[in-house]
Amino acid sequence: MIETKKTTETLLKVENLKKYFPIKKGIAVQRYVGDLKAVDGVSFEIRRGETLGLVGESGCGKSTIGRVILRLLEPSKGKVIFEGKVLNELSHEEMRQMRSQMQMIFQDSYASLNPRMRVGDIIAEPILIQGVSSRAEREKRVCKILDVVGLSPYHGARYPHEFSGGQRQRIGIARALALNPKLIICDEPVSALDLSIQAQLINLLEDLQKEYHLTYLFIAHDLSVVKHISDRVAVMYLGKIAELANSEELYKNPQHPYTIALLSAIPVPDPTVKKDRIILKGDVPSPVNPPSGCRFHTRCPKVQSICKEQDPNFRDIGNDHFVACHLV
Ligand SMILES: Nc1ncnc2c1ncn2[C@@H]1O[C@H](COP(=O)(O)OP(=O)(O)OP(=O)(O)O)[C@@H](O)[C@H]1O
Repeated sequence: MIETKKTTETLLKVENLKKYFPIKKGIAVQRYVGDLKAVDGVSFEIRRGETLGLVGESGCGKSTIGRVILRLLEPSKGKVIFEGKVLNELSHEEMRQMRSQMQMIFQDSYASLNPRMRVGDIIAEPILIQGVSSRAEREKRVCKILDVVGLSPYHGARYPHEFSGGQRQRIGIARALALNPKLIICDEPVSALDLSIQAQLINLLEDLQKEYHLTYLFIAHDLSVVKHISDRVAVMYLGKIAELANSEELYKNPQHPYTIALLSAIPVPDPTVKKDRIILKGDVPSPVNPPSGCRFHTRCPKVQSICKEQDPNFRDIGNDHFVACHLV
């Protein structure tokens, strides 16, 4: 097995990305009444060979970022740059070729696997689209990929409903791997699984990363899931990134009150260690009318008057650590 070199070279860059969904009302005639600001000015980079964890509560815009990166959705503003190419400027054909280098694994792999196709054909489909016309060659590649993800060649003849949740995720990973991608967007790939199966899949993703020089954007709800796998972690709140840092730095030295609250919710295995959980007041506000100033101010335990008025800059506080908070 070849060790992946985590480099400082940028593979993917997202610049001031915004994705607004127009809201329309009316039965006969639909009228535009405003925008749902799902992603509202997000910038980050993913370095070749690393795993960037993207964490935040449900609805904060994580999956939308993943879909905009793959151009399954067009951004309202901003750029996605992959290996120096601005994806939003590529033609349909150029984007089709580029897509083989960027794949996605979903939380609900069952919904993304065609129930009427055999697993071998599901994995062979992208290989065929890529232009491998020899059936024997495709079968050889399918067997190899099944083996790589911990399944057996005979699994190729079965249908998705014959597999457990964890095995279906392996099929989803196999299909993503079929095109030799450089970047895989893992959209909550383990959230629906038991803890022991989660650990197995995370270990598999790590092994595959080393073997195939993969780069991951790993999306998850909570910080405990991404802790083990991520080199760096970005914490999102209501369409924006609140904090981004190396994993170790973020877990040991969190700066944003939102990150601190999320970390306080992670249970500690040692019963002698007392940890006070910070319960955030209220619900996440609507992304249709986000709060003025810092979006987190309505729930922040440390709120000051400036927080209600000014949107904090996302700034570098040193040591590759970025925070959007007036109080840091
Ligand atoms: N196609 C769409 N049309 C309208 N609104 C959308 C669409 N897709 C997502 N949204 C809205 O955008 C916001 C962000 O959704 P998104 O799925 O990106 O969040 P998320 O952080 O991935 O949440 P979850 O963890 O629950 O998947 C939500 O308010 C969601 O309802």
